[in-house]
Amino acid sequence: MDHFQLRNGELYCEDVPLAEIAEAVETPAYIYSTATLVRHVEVLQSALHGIPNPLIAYAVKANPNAAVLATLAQLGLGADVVSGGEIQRSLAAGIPAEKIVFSGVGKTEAEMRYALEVGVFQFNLESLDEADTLSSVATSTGVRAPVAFRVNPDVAADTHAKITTGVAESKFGIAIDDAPAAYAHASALPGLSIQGVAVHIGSQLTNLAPLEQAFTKVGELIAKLRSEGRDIRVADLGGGLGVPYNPDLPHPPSPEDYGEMVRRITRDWDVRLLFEPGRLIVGNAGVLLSRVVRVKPGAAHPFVIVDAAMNDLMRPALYDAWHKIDAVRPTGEQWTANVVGPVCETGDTFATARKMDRTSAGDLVAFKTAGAYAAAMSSTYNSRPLTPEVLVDGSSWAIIRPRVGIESLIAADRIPDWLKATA
Ligand SMILES: Cc1ncc(COP(=O)(O)O)c(C=O)c1O
Ligand SMILES: N[C@@H](CCCC[NH3+])C(=O)O
Repeated sequence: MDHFQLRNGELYCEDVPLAEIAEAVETPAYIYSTATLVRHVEVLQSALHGIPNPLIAYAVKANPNAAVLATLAQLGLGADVVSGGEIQRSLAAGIPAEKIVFSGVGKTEAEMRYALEVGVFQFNLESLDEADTLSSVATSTGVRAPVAFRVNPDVAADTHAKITTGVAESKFGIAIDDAPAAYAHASALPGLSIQGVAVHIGSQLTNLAPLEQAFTKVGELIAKLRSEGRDIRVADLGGGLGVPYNPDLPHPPSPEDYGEMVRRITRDWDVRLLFEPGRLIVGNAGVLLSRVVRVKPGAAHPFVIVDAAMNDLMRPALYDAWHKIDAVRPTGEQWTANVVGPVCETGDTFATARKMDRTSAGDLVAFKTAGAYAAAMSSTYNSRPLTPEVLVDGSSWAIIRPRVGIESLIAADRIPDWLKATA
């Protein structure tokens, strides 16, 4: 069930007309649906039925908004984090430390110390150097760090190169063939307590085969590690399941199919399974609402210039990502247009030669499937304010992050005294 639907000729989020929010908050603005968040969690939980005590650690990077995190915390989700900041946000939103998994290739000593202090569930180590450093930080704090190694299974994930993480040449994890030696090394370190193994091969995966291949390799590794005396109790299968951005393309595999594959592959593993979904939970729970500033003639197609830009939603510029763009009050007339933002780069293009609802200056449009890696990746490029975020729940809505004006950014900058003197 899509909670962004046309009713009486205009687009609603749950029971709230998007135009009502645009009037009050102004555009651009991100709008999230609570009902969609809840539904996605329930769909995933039910797809994982039969798996004993799974830990679903939501990948905070996809959408770290405090209200989104609090909603997911109330549904019992944990967090997959990649920085001290994400640990702080998760705890503040009510996600207990024992449901937090700390991933990432560049954890600093300060971040390790903080994560040990709060008592996270697991550190996913990505190198021997990191294992050594974590061991000494833990020893100096008088604790043992619960760890897994993230292994790189060298599997092509069949997604955009910039979000593929499990091929041999990527920076992530340790080569799966080197894993037994890495575990032997870690087991001799006084500050570590080995508990698991982790894998994550990429994001927006639209095919289960590479995941199945990777999990099969992990299963073989678990058996080998156990035969060498390692205590493997947890297997972290990462995230990565894709969502449908373009309704005209084949849909990515359903959570049900994913769950079935996971049950089949992990049947004899005898571990606690951990999952790190990001996009699957939040992707379709959000839209970016924007207003057409003007329409300008173009050589091949008109340019629809909207008040959102690549700084607000950078996925099209960065990954050539496709987001559906719908008029909030469609007239029924379609045309082919280019949709661009006001930023001074040709890359500030959301769609080229797109067949879409015809719009004119002042009309509202919604960029669909903008709940994941959207507000999270926004910036103030071109001195544009940070876009506000709004959460809808039934017929109520609230601003969950206000527009961050450029004034506060100017105030945060400092002109050094020596420069002032010469000014
Ligand atoms: C280690 C790790 N876990 C989980 C995720 C979440 O991925 P997704 O949003 O595709 O589910 C990512 C991002 O690709 C990641 O790097
Ligand atoms: N930012 C990427 C996904 C990154 C996944 C992070 N591990 C996207 O929008 O598709």
